[in-house]
Amino acid sequence: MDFVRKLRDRWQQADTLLCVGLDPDPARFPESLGAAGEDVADSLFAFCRAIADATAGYACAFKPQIAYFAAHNGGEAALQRLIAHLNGAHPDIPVILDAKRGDIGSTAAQYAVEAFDRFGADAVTLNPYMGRDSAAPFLQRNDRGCIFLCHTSNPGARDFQELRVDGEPLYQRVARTIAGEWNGGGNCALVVGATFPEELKVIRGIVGDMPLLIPGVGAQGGDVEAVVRNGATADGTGLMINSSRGILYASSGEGYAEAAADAAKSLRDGINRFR
Ligand SMILES: O=c1ccn([C@@H]2O[C@H](COP(=O)(O)O)[C@@H](O)[C@H]2O)c(=O)[nH]1
Repeated sequence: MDFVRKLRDRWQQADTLLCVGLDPDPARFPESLGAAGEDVADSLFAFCRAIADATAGYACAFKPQIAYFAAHNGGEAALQRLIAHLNGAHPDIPVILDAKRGDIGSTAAQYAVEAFDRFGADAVTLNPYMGRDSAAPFLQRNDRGCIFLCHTSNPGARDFQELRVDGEPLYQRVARTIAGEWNGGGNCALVVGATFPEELKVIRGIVGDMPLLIPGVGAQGGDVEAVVRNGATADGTGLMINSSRGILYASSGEGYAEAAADAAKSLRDGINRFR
């Protein structure tokens, strides 16, 4: 099933807009998993599997961030193993590979194979800065999602993304171009930081019911109520509200998976309160 269909089904069936971010940092693992060393790849897999299995009931998507795997020897194999587990154990929950790819077309074609065929992700995050030809190898995979950076969550988002281009801020031009010209396959989505709720409102007005991936609640300080009020579609969906550290490290003790489940449930309920 294609990414957007799978996501819409999950929103409806599980009644959740929460995306569980999988950013495993061995320095923050409980002692039983080992902090680092020879078995780090096994620890990455075991930690993320436990978190994902515990939080699945509250998740509309999982989002492993590739940097947290690729930083370690054997980490990419652990990521491949993790996504295979997610696809097998939780087939109704889309997996977003957060890799922020973008390059000339021939290289982008390899990145598309990496994300969709090697790793088996349903969707991948992409940087649109290099333009349409850099996105084409991803866009033509109609069954997979292309989630483009639009207005990111970090303070430096303002440096370029709010510069005016022909009278409108660049992030609005990005939203308008992707919604109007790149989304012929119906497989596009955008990244919009929870830390910029007013900009989120403007973007929602431009893109209609396009799915939006919203990082930045919890550790980065984004406000859940403002996100839901400004970003949800008329039917109360349209958002994948990501939390990574706030769920992964809810506890550093042996009960970390149960603590993660409690944190996920609490955030899912907090989101639903405003829908
Ligand atoms: O604008 C962006 C785009 C991506 N991210 C990623 O989301 C998570 C956020 O983690 P938290 O621990 O919930 O803050 C992380 O993987 C980032 O790389 C983002 O934060 N902002």
